[in-house]
Amino acid sequence: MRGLSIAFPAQAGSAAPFVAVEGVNLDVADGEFVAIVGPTGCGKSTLLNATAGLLTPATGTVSIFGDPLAGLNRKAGYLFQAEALFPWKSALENVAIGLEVAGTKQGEAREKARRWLGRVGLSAFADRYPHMLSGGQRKRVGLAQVLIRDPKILLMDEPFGPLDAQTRQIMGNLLLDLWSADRKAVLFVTHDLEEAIALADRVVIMGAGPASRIIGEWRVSLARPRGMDVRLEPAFHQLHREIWAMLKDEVVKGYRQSEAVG
Ligand SMILES: Nc1ncnc2c1ncn2[C@@H]1O[C@H](COP(=O)(O)OP(=O)(O)OP(=O)(O)O)[C@@H](O)[C@H]1O
Repeated sequence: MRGLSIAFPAQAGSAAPFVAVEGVNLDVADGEFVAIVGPTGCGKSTLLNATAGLLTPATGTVSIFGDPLAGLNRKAGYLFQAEALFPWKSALENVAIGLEVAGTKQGEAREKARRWLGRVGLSAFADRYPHMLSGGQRKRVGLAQVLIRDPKILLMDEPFGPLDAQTRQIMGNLLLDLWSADRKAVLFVTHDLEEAIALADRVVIMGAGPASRIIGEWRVSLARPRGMDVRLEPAFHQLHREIWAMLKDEVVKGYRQSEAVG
């Protein structure tokens, strides 16, 4: 992203467009895992949506492997907080559907989907419908549904947000296992600084909006593979303290902003 600004049309009571993010520069290397953290409403999802090609920049550019992005980003797979499973399809059918729509024969797509369900630990649940799975299991199906298409870039927006704290950690570790087997560039949006440090190579902090920008970034040099106990390491706590010293003021500003508008 180079000089990226995103504005939304003026709302009632305001003459000017609302500038959500302004002048954002961010490079993500091939195979790098970058987490974006910032206060509520600062524009994290907006940045991700611009990278997905769902929003057009007011100024600046998004380039994907060197080519300016025009239209939808077809190299990216997107995992949202909200679930995108079809309720009337089984876990297996949900994982296979993306390939089938793209033209893969049903038998081959389902064979691949079976392998992916195995990789996310759900071999025994292939025939279950989403309502017969736990929240964590549905997230696993969602991960397999995105990864089976082998996107070069993964865009993740609070993907484990609705899960309980322990399941979030387990899902984070599953994601790291899958990612380390086949490194993709990851942009992972979260408001949870611990989650960001535990997962990422680099943590990028956004300031409170409007016209939010990147105000800091830290390289996470904790060794990989990282297990659940990485959060207990002194180096983890040291980094958390450093980043939080900057983030906490922005979090307070962010809440004030959201109250002022709401
Ligand atoms: N379609 C839209 N029209 C107008 N304003 C919008 C639109 N989408 C987002 N915004 C505003 O842009 C700002 C950034 O929103 P965004 O959802 O990107 O923030 P966020 O950092 O992802 O927030 P959260 O952590 O609460 O999910 C907010 O002030 C939001 O109200």
